[in-house]
Amino acid sequence: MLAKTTSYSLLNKCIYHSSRLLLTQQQHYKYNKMSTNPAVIAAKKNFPLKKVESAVSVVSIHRHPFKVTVIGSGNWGTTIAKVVAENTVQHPHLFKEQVEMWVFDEKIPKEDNPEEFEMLTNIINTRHQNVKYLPDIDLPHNLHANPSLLDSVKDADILVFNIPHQFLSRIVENLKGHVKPHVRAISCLKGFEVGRKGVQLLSSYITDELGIQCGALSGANLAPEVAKEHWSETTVAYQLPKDFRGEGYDVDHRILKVLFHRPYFHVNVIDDVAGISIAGALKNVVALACGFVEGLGWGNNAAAAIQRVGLGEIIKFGRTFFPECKVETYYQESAGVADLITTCSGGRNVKVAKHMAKTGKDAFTAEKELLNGQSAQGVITCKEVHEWLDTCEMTSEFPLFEAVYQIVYNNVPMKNLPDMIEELDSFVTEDD
Ligand SMILES: NC(=O)c1ccc[n+]([C@@H]2O[C@H](COP(=O)([O-])OP(=O)(O)OC[C@H]3O[C@@H](n4cnc5c(N)ncnc54)[C@H](O)[C@@H]3O)[C@@H](O)[C@H]2O)c1
Ligand SMILES: O=P(O)(O)OC[C@H](O)CO
Repeated sequence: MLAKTTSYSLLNKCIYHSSRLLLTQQQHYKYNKMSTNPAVIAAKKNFPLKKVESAVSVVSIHRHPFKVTVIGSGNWGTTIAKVVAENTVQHPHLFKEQVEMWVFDEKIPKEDNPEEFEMLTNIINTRHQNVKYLPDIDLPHNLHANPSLLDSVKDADILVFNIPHQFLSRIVENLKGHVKPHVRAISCLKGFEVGRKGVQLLSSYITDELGIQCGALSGANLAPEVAKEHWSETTVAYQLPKDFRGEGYDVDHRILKVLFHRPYFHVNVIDDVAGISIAGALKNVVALACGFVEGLGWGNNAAAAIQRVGLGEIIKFGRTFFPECKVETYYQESAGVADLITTCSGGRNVKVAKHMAKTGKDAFTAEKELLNGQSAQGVITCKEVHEWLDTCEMTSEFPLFEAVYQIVYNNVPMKNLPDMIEELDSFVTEDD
């Protein structure tokens, strides 16, 4: 068959330069034979057909179901893999049914004999439950747990990143050179990358390091509630890449909606990747502060005050360092204020901070004691934010973020929080 083995430089130019000039196998065949279309005649003249050895083959742009891989299998990783696997079964014309889920594999003590162990991947693939990170939730049988990162991504068209963000750089490093060139990605992580390029969105980091287009998914989504199929909303943000290959051939907003939307998980797809990522990362820092005041027994008014100040700093951080983000995202989208509210009500960051307040233990001990291997991302994010603001000499402009950092890393007493974030009126002086 023509398509399997042959490719042409003109066709490649078409793929790269025009999302509208996509040729099906049949059109391509006709093109080679003869065409009366003036655009094709002109194109033939400018780009004479020339056989090339290795290039994007016709097969690769032919409409085919997308293969999806979820990278990560924690509390949220497994929940999102469940959502995605339920949708791939229902939409076989769009997605390959089997979803790979990369698992950072570990030994789990057997219930009947804790001296013996079983691998987590084996348990997921046979009992269809992630007993460690998402217990008591049945997973679809088309979700395949894979302990090999490279094997899990080898055929993927869509990568869904979903790991605690402190592990991202190592995973991305391992993936280099092992993903298909036109793979598209969505990051469900909440956090930043602070490094030689300054403060970066995790989706931008993935794009820069792997050379692939990456959007984000973020919302008011406590994983255990979504896993139990209690109704919630989320926001997906994605921008079409320059080399977009056309509707039906590439990932776009419609494909992402079908991939993530469930009757119990309502998805809104927008463009504002920066807005939803900033809100998702920074609400974890605010949640720590909320946990401190709750743990001190100060009640709802204090928690509301923290959230008010926190929202202001989130928006200011976005406007200062990511001017492309839209203010309305913070109040119109699930990824904005709704996520702040849910996290501060029942998230892991607030639990860890309350435990710190009640027991006097440090954040890392509290995390270990409460979360059974899960991560409270605010503990790392507040440090990253501090480092970045310090570099910019702007810590005093974000007093709540800075206070959280000082409490977590420098043992500043939590009861000082109100003083640390107080905005003194201009007519109140030190002497008063
Ligand atoms: N859990 C939630 O309710 C929730 C909801 C929305 C977004 N998020 C975000 O999603 C991201 C992933 O969170 P999660 O809840 O799935 O993870 P988690 O907190 O459950 O973390 C546990 C996962 O980390 C893995 N892990 C441990 N050590 C590792 C290592 N060295 N290398 C790679 N992986 C390792 C474990 O195998 C496990 O899969 C986070 O950024 C989080 O903020 C979480
Ligand atoms: O449990 P947390 O604090 O990590 O928050 C989970 C989600 O981000 C809430 O949307």
